[in-house]
Amino acid sequence: MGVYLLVVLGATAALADAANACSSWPLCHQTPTLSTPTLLVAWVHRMVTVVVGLLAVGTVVAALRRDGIATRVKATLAATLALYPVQIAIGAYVALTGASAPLPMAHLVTGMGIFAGLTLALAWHLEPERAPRSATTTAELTHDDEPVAADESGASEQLAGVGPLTRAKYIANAYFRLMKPRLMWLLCLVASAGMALAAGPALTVRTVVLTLGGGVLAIGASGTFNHVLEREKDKRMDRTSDRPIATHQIPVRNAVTFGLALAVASVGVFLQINPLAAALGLAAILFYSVIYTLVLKPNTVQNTVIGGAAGALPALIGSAAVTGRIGLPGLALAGLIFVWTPAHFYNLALAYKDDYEKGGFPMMPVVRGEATTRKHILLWLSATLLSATVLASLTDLGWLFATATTTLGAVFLWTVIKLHWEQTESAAFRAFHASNAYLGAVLLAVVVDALAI
Ligand code: HEM
Ligand SMILES: CC(C)=CCC/C(C)=C/CC/C(C)=C/COP(=O)(O)OP(=O)(O)O
Repeated sequence: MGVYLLVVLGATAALADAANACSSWPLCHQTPTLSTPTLLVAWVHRMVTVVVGLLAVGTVVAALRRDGIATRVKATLAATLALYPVQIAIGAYVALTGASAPLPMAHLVTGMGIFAGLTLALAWHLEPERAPRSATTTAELTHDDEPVAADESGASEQLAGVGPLTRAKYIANAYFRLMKPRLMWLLCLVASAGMALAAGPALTVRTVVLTLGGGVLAIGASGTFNHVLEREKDKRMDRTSDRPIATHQIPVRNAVTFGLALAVASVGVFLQINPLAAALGLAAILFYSVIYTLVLKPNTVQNTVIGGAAGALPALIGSAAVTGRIGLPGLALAGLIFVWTPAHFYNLALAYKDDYEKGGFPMMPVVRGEATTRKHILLWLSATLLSATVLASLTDLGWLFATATTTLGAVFLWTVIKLHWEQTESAAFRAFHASNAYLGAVLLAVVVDALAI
């Protein structure tokens, strides 16, 4: 995380053109103060370089001297450490000569390479960790916090003898659950970040309302079709066996009509913005409902990686809603969500491994095992953190974004390392919630940074 902080500080320094503010080396020509923020960023970047460099040397020396460390881990650490003086030399050259591209880009890429090397070595080192370090309790399988549903008899039996108002509320709640409301806040935040990056302070209330309204309807349609298409498998899994269609609370025909109505309404709302937003919204509904739910999820272990495109689409919708085209910031944001998705979902796949096996889904832990899944979570997390710096570098995001991605990134990384040590369901749930906290904080920082700073 020290190296990651350096990469983020470096990206911030580059965006703030700190090289001009501190063109002497190794120290700056004047002492930085809070009233010289650019000079301060350059100065802090250099001080952190020294501290992190010492930590990196200590880490590699400890690894090379310790028994039981795999050769590939030692080799990767040594090669990564060898890059460190090269990185310092490039940085010094840029600072002293004010060199323009491609050297600053080489400096950013080398920094990312050092981070990637360290996290790869970490993933390989943690992978063989067989016995859990602490026998913490295996967690509860937290079901959806949704009301206990009716049994096979469906709504009619359950509602026998209750008043019309209670009946209406019960059925309305069942339809609401079809829309997968618990996912909406983060998916809407993705679309909001896409809009904010594209428009900045010029963002209009109309665009926000129409985009989020259309998005909520699209997610509702997707969730409804997902419930319809998975109703038989939902019955076989503990986590989903209480869902409205699996328990016959809502007839399939009614759910299909509901989903179609939501889909039509969604496209109608998006068309009030522009055709591209409507096309992307329809594509998202079709991709998630058909490609992911019907084709990918039941058939391939890569269902989550490829399916991640579903969640990335709201970023493109937000960008397209503002500019009428898909811009580079929107694509970079979509890329961030894409690589974040496996680091998000694989934790649940671990926690619900037996459940998914019962459902017959080829999820990563079922097909490749838990250790491989944990390794993939760490590697996708590393890719997520690097994607966040790519996004910052392409969109001149500032200190708020830098703070969010480094602090919540550190928390997320720590929960994933604890998951390797503990190997329990509660550790998996903790990492899952950390994934949502990380993305939520980073997206909120993007919105605030783009609109208000
Ligand atoms: C292929 C992609 C994805 C898969 C397979 C996946 C899987 C899941 C599953 C199985 C749940 C638990 C749902 C439940 O038990 O009710 C869940 C919850 C959630 N997902 Fe994902 N997800 C994916 C992508 C996304 C994306 C792109 C986002 C948002 C950007 C997202 C945000 C959430 C949120 C906010 C929750 C609810 C967390 C909570 O209950 O506190 N997911 N996800
Ligand atoms: C704008 C728009 C329509 C975007 C679509 C994006 C979208 C709905 C992403 C959610 C992805 C998700 C939660 C998949 C879980 O489905 P699952 O079937 O694996 O989860 P389950 O097992 O809980 O049903």
